[in-house]
Amino acid sequence: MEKQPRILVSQFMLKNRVFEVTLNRLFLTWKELNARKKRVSGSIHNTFKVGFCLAKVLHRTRGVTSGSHCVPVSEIIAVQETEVDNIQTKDEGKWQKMSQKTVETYPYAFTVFYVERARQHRWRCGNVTFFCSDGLLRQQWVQAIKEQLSLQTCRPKHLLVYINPYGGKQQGKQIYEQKVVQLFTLASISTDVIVTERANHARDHLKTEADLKKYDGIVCVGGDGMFSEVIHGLISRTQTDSGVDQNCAHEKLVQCNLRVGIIPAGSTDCICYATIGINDPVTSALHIIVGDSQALDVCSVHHNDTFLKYSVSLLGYGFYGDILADSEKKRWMGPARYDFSGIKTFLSHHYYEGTVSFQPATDILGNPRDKTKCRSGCYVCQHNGQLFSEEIRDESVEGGVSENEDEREWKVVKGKFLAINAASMSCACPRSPKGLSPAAHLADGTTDIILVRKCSRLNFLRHLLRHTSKDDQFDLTFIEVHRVRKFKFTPKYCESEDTDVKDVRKKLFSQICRDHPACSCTSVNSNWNCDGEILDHAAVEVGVHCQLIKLFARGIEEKAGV
Ligand SMILES: CCCCCCCCCCCCC/C=C/[C@@H](O)[C@H](COP(=O)(O)O)NC(=O)CCCCC
Ligand SMILES: Nc1ncnc2c1ncn2[C@@H]1O[C@H](COP(=O)(O)OP(=O)(O)O)[C@@H](O)[C@H]1O
Ligand SMILES: [Ca+2]
Repeated sequence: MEKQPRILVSQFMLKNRVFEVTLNRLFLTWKELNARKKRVSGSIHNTFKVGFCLAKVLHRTRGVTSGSHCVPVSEIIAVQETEVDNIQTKDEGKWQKMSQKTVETYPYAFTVFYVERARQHRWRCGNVTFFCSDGLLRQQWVQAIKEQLSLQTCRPKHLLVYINPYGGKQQGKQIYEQKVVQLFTLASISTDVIVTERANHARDHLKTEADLKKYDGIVCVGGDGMFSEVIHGLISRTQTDSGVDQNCAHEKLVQCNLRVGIIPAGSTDCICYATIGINDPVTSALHIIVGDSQALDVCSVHHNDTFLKYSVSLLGYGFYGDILADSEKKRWMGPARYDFSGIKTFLSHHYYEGTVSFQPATDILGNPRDKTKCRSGCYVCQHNGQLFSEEIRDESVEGGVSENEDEREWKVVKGKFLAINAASMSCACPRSPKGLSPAAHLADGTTDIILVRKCSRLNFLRHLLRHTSKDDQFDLTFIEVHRVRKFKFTPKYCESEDTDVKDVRKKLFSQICRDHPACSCTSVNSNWNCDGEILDHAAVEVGVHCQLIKLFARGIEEKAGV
């Protein structure tokens, strides 16, 4: 028989004062009662009212003081019975021991752990302990809250965790052990943990070995490079299991069911920052625990019908490719390597010649110059995602690429570029909280191509500085930005079959010196920076796969909290 839904209303002691505590399917609330009503009792109501915010109602009720709290059940982390002896409670910032009399009168207690919002999108694990005189009442409450938690079916119970011990400041293991383990234990999440022993360990394990049916999600502790490894393993595994050939650039990829969580411990942490609003391990762990889900677009990158890589954040040629290539030699510097190589690359001021062709995404909501930012529950992502899946359905009826797609106009831009960036999300990070493309969307099926044409150092600096201020970094004559679903890049100095970038360098050395007489230039082509990994080819074909993967995140929340 189905359990009767109900509201639980009881009075409990909290910080030596009496509170009325209410639990329904949506909220746990507690409000301080005034002196007249101080009598601790309990009652269970068999009625159930859905969808109203108790916090608002409580403020209008007689006998309520300002001390009123409301926590959504979806943000309760755990409930535990608490030993009353020696317990200390925090009141107005001071720790207070319960008086002996109170302990004797109210010997039963339970503690509820829940998500508390702090500054700048940070989440913390808050807790509240309620005291009462009746052991049965406590038991009823603990059971009722546990029952409500068991109804939160989106929450993971068993996770596969990969830790990169060498990412960022090499703190991955410590961060996981000191900040995450106790939260997962509190939330009754069990884990299988693998500390990686080499680059691509996690990718290969996911691709071929891991028994994915055992898990409700994957967690990676590291930076964007580590996340990239994990999604490569997961996407490849999903395609192999479904018989999809990743080498075919036009093949529709199969969506991955397992969500991935990122505990930030890297150098840039852009994916974490742009999907949660902060790179903070505790905040990320809490988003995993409450079972958040955020779909993410993935770009596939091909060279001559051979699959190279996937990208979810930045695909950058020129400036960001050169920074990455230089910084790889300075890994020992930790995250500071990017600042060092950034300055060096800026001063070298290389430009690269080539042709960018793209199909502008014209039938969608939003454009890269609008002021709409992608936020939790984004309407643009929902709308465009829907549009995309309808188009895919049409294609399957026709049995191939839809006519619409073929008919779409290709635009061609030829020139000398300091940078060619494709941002599939804002790429917000601590260095640039608004990111490379502030209006880009996490899950709209598009990427924003930013073309920075050859310009003076001063103008390029103006463009870069605007990433850190309110000024529009695209409002400059040498910048173009386009929202696209597909694009191609062909370097002027073409790579022939089986030739990699290094060979091209050698072959064209004389050309290089003519083009850059004043510098110690060594390369005619740049490298693509693909989420922090260097690609082997300069000529690429890129397509966006709408909402291919899911993260344990919810997008950046509109209000940053207190
Ligand atoms: C004079 C002030 C200039 C400020 C300009 C700041 C613009 C910064 C935008 C950075 C976008 C970063 C996009 C994400 C890239 C990562 O995938 C990649 C690898 O990260 P990780 O694995 O954590 O190491 N990071 C980079 O490529 C570093 C870019 C550094 C830019 C200075
Ligand atoms: N055990 C390991 N030893 C060396 N490299 C590793 C190991 N595990 C993962 N990696 C690689 O380290 C690179 C950087 O990792 P990441 O966690 O993104 O740190 P960072 O943000 O500092 O670049 C990734 O490309 C990943 O493949
Ligand atoms: Ca996107």
